[in-house]
Amino acid sequence: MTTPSIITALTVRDIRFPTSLEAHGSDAINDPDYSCAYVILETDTGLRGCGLTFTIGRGNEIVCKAIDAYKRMVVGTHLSTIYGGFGTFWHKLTQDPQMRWLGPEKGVTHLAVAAIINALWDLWGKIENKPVWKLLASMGPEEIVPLIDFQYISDVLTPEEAVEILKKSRAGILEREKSFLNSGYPAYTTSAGWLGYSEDKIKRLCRQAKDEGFTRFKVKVGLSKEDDERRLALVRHEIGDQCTLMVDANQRWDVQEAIKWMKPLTKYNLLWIEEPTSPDDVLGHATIAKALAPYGVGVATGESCQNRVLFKQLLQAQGLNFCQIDSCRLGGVNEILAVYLMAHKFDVPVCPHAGGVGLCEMVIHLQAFDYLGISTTQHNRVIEYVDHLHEHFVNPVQVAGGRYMAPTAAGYSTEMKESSLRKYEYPSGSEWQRLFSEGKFTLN
Ligand SMILES: C[C@H](O)[C@@H](O)[C@@H](O)[C@H](O)C(=O)O
Ligand SMILES: [Mg+2]
Repeated sequence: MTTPSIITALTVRDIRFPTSLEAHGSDAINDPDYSCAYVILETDTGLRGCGLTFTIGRGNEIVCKAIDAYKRMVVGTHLSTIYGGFGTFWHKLTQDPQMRWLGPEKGVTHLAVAAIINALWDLWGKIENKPVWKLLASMGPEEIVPLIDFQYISDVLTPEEAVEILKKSRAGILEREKSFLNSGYPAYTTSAGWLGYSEDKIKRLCRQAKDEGFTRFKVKVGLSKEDDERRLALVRHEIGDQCTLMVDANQRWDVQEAIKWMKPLTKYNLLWIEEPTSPDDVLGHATIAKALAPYGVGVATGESCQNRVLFKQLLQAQGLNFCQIDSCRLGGVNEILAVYLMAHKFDVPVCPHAGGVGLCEMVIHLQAFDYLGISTTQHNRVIEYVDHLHEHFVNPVQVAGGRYMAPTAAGYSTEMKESSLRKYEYPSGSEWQRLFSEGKFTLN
């Protein structure tokens, strides 16, 4: 196979799934239709890179438009320019003088960058014929560090320090790879605990997940104190005292309200409270973390943390005990590597956010590299798992016995089936047309 040399086209498609019909993914503030802006990069040899960014419905078209606005910076670019200095290319994309005004490095434009960068990683993996985790693991520290833009974080992490961390962490990498290939990586499930599910359904799903081998569970909270008490008592009863339980408020509370709300719930032996308040409130998170520490409850956040700068501050201010990188909220693999390295320096475990569309597919690559080449441990770490929409991917994530298995196909596992794209493209896809005609949905 000849190696591609240039990006010849970028196509973006608005893909949405009607998950709100059954309250999948519902929480104290969201009632989502899981969606993604899906990017296809074409090259001169026909090899394609596919990537996406996750949104939850209306608004997906805005991200698609933003991706279109970056097209001119990607199409016609030589792959040697991109992969020969990926950190520089990433910087160019995120610092484009006219687009930058809309961020910088946050919100819609950063989600758009993530989709493009994710597609570029998928393409790179395919060119090298390796899954992305293996591609990363096969790079030396001197190759990894130039992938990262250190602007705004050099007060906490310099390129030299990053090289040192990566060098140290190479010891034993082959044994860890063997263990990852044999036994994968621990997962927790959120599938049983969506806020819109009935108690009977929650019970049934808890039992089912336990039978499948899950020992860690996450439940949504934050809408009503009485409901939270009832649901947590029920879930604790179903899963028993030995299983790990986390809760997620999806930014529902003010700072003092979060502390007050959480105190009575701590009797259910909770590992963490996730997103207790605004994702931007670094000091608020620190206040909550300090107040709940005596109860053994940590603070987790990150799925809405817009960039490496916010993670830097959360780490500096001890605002989080569990760092939840998101493969699409941050600007793709390059920026995520910076966060993994900072978290390692501050000794905070990374437990990636997943679920949505394709997030599970991606984060196993990232967390595998953390295990192989950065933190070198799975201790106190776990990846979120949600049992939805995997059937739309060409290489869906494999989870068995409550553990993620190592992806083996080349790329970033982000390629979706053409048949699924045709059904769920919004609004023209056949599935959407059916839902409109049956009156189950109205066109947004
Ligand atoms: C709207 C989404 O389903 C969120 O509820 C989800 O990402 C959640 O916060 C999670 O941690 O999985
Ligand atoms: Mg969450």
